[in-house]
Amino acid sequence: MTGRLESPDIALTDVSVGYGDRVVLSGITTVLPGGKVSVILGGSGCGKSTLLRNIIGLVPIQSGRIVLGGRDMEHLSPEDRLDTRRRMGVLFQDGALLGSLRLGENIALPLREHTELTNSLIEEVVGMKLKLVGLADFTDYFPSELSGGMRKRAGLARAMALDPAVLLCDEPTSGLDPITAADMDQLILELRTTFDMTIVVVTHDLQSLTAIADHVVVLSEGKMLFEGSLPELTACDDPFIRQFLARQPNRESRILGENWATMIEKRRDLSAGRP
Ligand SMILES: Nc1ncnc2c1ncn2[C@@H]1O[C@H](COP(=O)(O)OP(=O)(O)OP(=O)(O)O)[C@@H](O)[C@H]1O
Repeated sequence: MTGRLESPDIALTDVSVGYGDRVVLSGITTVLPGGKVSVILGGSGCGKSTLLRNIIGLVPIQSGRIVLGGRDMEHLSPEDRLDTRRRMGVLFQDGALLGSLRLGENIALPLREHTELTNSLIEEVVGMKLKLVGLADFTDYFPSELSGGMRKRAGLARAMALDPAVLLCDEPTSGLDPITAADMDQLILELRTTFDMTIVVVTHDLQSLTAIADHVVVLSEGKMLFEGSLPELTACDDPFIRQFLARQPNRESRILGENWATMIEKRRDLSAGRP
């Protein structure tokens, strides 16, 4: 077995990812630090989920190297590949729960597939994982009987089933109301703090970014535009990053007849009761 997987760094060196001949991202070189939350940020369709799928190993990278805790993902023995895969928990955008199974059975699936635990132990672990995400009372519910936020938390419980060293989350707060989204952010931070996991979150939720990011990677136009800390991101003067963080549209409206930034400033004043 090569490389330890305790809070592993994920090192990407000159990585290109895409589909068939089509390159979606190229020249990605960064280290997603172990035991920290890295946020991958970028506009819709820039390749965030694609990069995540490549880090997980669901799709092979086109070129470059991904090294996780000292293990080169392209050159693993079948045994190490399976072991590495087991140590990565993934929260997919929609929670990816099986609709025909109750929540408890959904969480039990990876345990049945990858461990030799007895049924009673599996039940115990499932109970612990559901408690971790605040769903202890919902073991017998079907996914369709849960709200979107609950389904995301259930997806997180399933991602945590095998006590992963790495947790990868694809847009964990998308479609959630602000309070439920904050709950999810808090849960991610609690998991990092409690289990010292390496966490990678793909998002374009700016509030979530501020709440959880230790390390930020910004993707744009097929490249990595930025990597660094949150204060470094905030201080960055790249025009795309400034526009992204300020949430400004691409064009000025001729119909509204007012500059976007001025209009937003006025609306802020209005909502704050300023004349
Ligand atoms: N399975 C696939 N086969 C071929 N092309 C794909 C596939 N999945 C995604 N793409 C393409 O790859 C590009 C990047 O998509 P991706 O889903 O990674 O972007 P994203 O940044 O996660 O977008 P969003 O924020 O909207 O979810 C898009 O042009 C998309 O059409």
